[in-house]
Amino acid sequence: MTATTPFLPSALLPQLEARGVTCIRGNRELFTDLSLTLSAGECLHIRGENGVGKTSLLRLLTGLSTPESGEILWAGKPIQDEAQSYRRQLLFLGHRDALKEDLTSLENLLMYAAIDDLKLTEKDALAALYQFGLRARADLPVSCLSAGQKKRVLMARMVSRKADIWILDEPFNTLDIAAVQELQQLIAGHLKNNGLVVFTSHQHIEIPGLRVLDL
Ligand SMILES: Nc1ncnc2c1ncn2[C@@H]1O[C@H](COP(=O)(O)OP(=O)(O)OP(=O)(O)O)[C@@H](O)[C@H]1O
Repeated sequence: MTATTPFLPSALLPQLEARGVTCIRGNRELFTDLSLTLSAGECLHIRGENGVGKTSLLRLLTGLSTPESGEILWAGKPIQDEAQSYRRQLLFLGHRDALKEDLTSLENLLMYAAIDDLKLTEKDALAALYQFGLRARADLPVSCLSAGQKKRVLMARMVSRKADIWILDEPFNTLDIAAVQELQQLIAGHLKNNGLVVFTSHQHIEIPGLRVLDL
């Protein structure tokens, strides 16, 4: 399977590449000889039925798991060769909310900034939370937030993390109509700044220039 870009990517922009990748989970071969190239400024929507291997592909792209054969490259180099620098440029949001339930949304943002070795002031963290409608919720433990509000905390993390590569597993799940639009705009803005986004979703998503890979 190959996802091809309709435009010639600028040679100056770094690319994320899967080359001839085979993925086996348990005793099942999920996909074989999968190749794709995505340049900075591009967005890929990975689609397919439950269990086809979308999350498994995202994990390969993040370096959390390694392919049975083939390789994943960023800016022309295998990601495991420059693992630390690759991780610094990467934001991966899994489909289970990666939030500490007993901390507030503000504390979660500050905790992740510390883990990511990122300078994030409380003022900037609050501004990110306010941007996604959490003004009255910033001081509540995350366990008191609704599913969609938790996703909004993750959106606040997306803007405060300042990573180039966003890999997002089902980021639109549980969002209301307005928040789906906000997230689409957030991704479109990231692409304009030469960010790169790969996400999975079972929903119809509208982002200018969006590419699709059907597994
Ligand atoms: N660690 C593992 N050991 C064995 N099988 C696994 C493992 N992880 C995933 N699988 C299997 O691999 C297949 C693909 O899983 P994956 O989570 O990638 O699917 P998906 O396309 O993201 O599905 P969904 O749309 O339901 O989220 C599934 O059949 C799953 O049970």
